[in-house]
Amino acid sequence: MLMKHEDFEGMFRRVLEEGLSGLGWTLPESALEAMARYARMVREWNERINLTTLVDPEAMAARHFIDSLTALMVLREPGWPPAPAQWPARRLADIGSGAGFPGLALKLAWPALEVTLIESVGKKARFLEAVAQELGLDGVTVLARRAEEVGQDPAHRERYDIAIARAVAALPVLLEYLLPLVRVNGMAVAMKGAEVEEELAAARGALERLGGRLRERREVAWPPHLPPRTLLVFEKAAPTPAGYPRRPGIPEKRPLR
Ligand SMILES: C[S@@+](CC[C@H](N)C(=O)[O-])C[C@H]1O[C@@H](n2cnc3c(N)ncnc32)[C@H](O)[C@@H]1O
Repeated sequence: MLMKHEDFEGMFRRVLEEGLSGLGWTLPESALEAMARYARMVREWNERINLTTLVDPEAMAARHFIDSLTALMVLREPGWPPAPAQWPARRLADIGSGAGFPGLALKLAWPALEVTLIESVGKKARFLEAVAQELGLDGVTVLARRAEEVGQDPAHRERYDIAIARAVAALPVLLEYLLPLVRVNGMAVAMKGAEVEEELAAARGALERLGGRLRERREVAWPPHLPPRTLLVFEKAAPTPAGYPRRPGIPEKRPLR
């Protein structure tokens, strides 16, 4: 049984606002309202299609929205004001977007962001389109395709300032999805757990082959009741060779070493 709208919205808003103040981000009321409507849609659609295991309002606010918004810490460029609503346009690709995290949450906080959500499961992609339509969002493109195909499509290859992903694949595989989409000097962000040493060591060969370089690892310990996470930020130092990404399924089957 779903709880009443008022209860859901009240709890969701409380955790969302606490989480944002801890991060130091101020969002306009319209963005908070849009996030609550979006969270409600996740909960409703989740009755029919499998979007997420987290549907209670506190978990949704903390683990989906606040966690997604922690990426703003590494996306903010020098000289930009503290309010993401005032940041200039950038092009961002979110790979394996699922129910839209982090891509759609970032879009709601940073309206000038142009977002491409890449999600190979058709039903999830239809959900993402429905959210963009319901909230009247401009600058959101949904691709129901595999990252490996999109990375070889000239309309998308090396066209993004930022490529980002959360909970999609091990780092060597993920870098083969992310880096081909990023322009030279752009950045790839992998949202990972606390233990990244082994993954980073395993990804050394992939980074070299794909033209990437580790720029920053930012530990995230907010909200305090969640396990710590790490934002791994890579810069694209050189163009990615034409053969990458390899055919769908190959990066996962034979990760670069
Ligand atoms: C565990 S979910 C994570 C969803 C979301 N990023 C989040 O953190 O809540 C992984 C998603 O990535 C998608 N996915 C996995 N590999 C993909 C690929 N190669 N291309 C596009 N989507 C992919 C899956 O369909 C799934 O929806």
